[in-house]
Amino acid sequence: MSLLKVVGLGKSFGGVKAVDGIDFELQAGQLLALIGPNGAGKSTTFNMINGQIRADRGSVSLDGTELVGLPPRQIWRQGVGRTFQIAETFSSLTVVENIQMALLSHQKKIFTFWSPANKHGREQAMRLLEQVGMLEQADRPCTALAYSDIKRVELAIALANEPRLLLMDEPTAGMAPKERNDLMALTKKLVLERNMAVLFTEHSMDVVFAYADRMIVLARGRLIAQGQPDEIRHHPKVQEVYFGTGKTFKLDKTAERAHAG
Ligand SMILES: Nc1ncnc2c1ncn2[C@@H]1O[C@H](COP(=O)(O)OP(=O)(O)OP(=O)(O)O)[C@@H](O)[C@H]1O
Repeated sequence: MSLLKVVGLGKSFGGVKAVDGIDFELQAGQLLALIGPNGAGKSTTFNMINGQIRADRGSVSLDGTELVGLPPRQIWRQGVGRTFQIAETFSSLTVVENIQMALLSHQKKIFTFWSPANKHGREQAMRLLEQVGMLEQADRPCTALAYSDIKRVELAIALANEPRLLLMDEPTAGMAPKERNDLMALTKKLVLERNMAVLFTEHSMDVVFAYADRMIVLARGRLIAQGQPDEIRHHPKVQEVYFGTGKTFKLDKTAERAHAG
């Protein structure tokens, strides 16, 4: 059975059908890329899956549990995580303190009286940092980190909730090609190790073609194609929507090599 099953999902804003009855599934252990031009309905889809926006119609089920109608917090408790940028308020904390906060939240502990000196969950937090390659920077403030390292911390924060499904909005935006590949290779490794699933949006086609197991393509709220990257790359409807006729997707050789290696 698929981990995530989306059937007939739709949402309109006024007269605009932002998402117009889409169907797709995602298996555990896989990365599914959601692509489409601006305004295609990607954010609305994400927001319906994690409950920030209530769907007008259709169903989203996670391992058989219906999510439509549940409040975001409950959907999160069901194991649907999302990577968010580290909030300003937490950027002065150290790397490991940020993870400790996330673990407290997952364990439903109240952190009103939590202080940075608190040792709660430090060992568990360190294990998560090891998994994302940030152990050596555990005691640095987040403000002192390189951008690509912040992305790793954000990933560890999302993992603290032990998600079965992780939603990632443009995980590699603003990163150099090598860093992009490192982050996606890490994500892929974690997906396999934890048998979780990732649904991600991404503007970099290099990343998508190199790391997605499957892809779905939206245009004006409709799902116009789905399949493996090779099928999508040559799909006439997709090429037309993206580039008009006559152009094709080009694969960045660095990404291809990184993936192959
Ligand atoms: N809160 C809203 N109120 C009104 N219209 C909205 C709202 N949110 C989205 N829309 C409209 O729904 C459509 C889909 O928007 P959405 O943000 O989901 O697309 P997207 O694929 O994420 O775009 P982008 O790549 O630009 O972020 C667009 O036409 C958008 O203008």
